[in-house]
Amino acid sequence: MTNKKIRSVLKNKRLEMSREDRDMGSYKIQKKLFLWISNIAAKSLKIGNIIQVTTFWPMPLEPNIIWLNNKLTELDNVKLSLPVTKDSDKYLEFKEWNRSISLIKGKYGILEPDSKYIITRPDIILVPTLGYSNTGDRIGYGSGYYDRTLSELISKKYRFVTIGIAWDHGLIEGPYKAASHDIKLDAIITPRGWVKNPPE
Ligand SMILES: Nc1nc2c(c(=O)[nH]1)N(C=O)[C@@H](CNc1ccc(C(=O)N[C@@H](CCC(=O)O)C(=O)O)cc1)CN2
Ligand SMILES: Nc1ncnc2c1ncn2[C@@H]1O[C@H](COP(=O)(O)OP(=O)(O)OP(=O)(O)O)[C@@H](O)[C@H]1O
Repeated sequence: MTNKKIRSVLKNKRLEMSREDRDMGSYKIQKKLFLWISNIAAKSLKIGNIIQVTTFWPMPLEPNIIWLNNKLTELDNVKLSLPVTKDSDKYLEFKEWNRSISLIKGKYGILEPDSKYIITRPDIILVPTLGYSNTGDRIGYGSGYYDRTLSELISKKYRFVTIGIAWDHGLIEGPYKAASHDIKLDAIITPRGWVKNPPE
C-alpha cells in the first residue's frame, strides 16, 4: 500500500470512532503521559533541571490532549511549547506556551501561541501520529513538517526524545517501507498503552 492509501484508510478509521471511544482513549493516553512526564520532571527537579516539552494543540479527530497540556503547566520545572507553521518554509517553530499566553488560530485552523519566544532545544517532543509501526515508523498528514524539523535538530546534535501520539487503529498492517527522510519515533503511546517503550 502507498502512504497516500494508508493515510486515507486511517483517516476513515478515525472518522468511524465513536465520541465515547475518542473521549476514553484520550483520557487513557493523557493519564499515562502525564505520569511519565511528571516522573521525569520530579527526577530533574532534584538536580535543578528544567524540562522543555514540545506538545501540540489537537485537531478535532486527533487524541485530545488539552487536559494534559493544561496539567503540565502546573509542574514547576516543565516549560511547554507548541508547533507553529511558517509561510516561508515547511519547518516548524516551537513557540513557548503557558496559561498567560493566548492561543490564536494559525494555518489549518490549529491553535498556536501568540508569543514571540521560540524554543530551540526541546527535551521531549510529542508528535501527532496518524499511522505507526511497532518499531517507531511514523506517518503524518504527508507534508513532512516533523521529519524536516526533527532532522534539523538531529543535525545540530541536540538530544531529545520523541513520543508519537496515536490511536490504536493507526498500526500499519504488513511490512512498512520507510522513506529515507523518515525519522523514527523513540516511543509511541496509544489508548492501550506504550507500543514502543520510552527511554528511562
Ligand atoms: N494538532 C496538530 N498540530 C500540528 C500538526 C499535526 O499533525 N497535528 N502538524 C503536523 O505536521 C503541523 C501542522 N501541519 C499540518 C499539515 C497538514 C495538515 C493537513 O493536511 N490537514 C488536513 C486535515 C487533517 C485531518 O484529517 O484531521 C487538511 O487540512 O485537509 C494539517 C496540519 C504542526 N501542528
Ligand atoms: N528532511 C527533509 N528534508 C526535505 N524534505 C523532506 C524532509 N523530510 C520529508 N520531506 C518531504 O516532505 C514530504 C512529506 O513526507 P512524508 O510523506 O514522510 O510526511 P509525513 O511524515 O507523513 O508528514 P508530517 O510530518 O507533515 O506529519 C515528502 O515530499 C518529503 O520528500
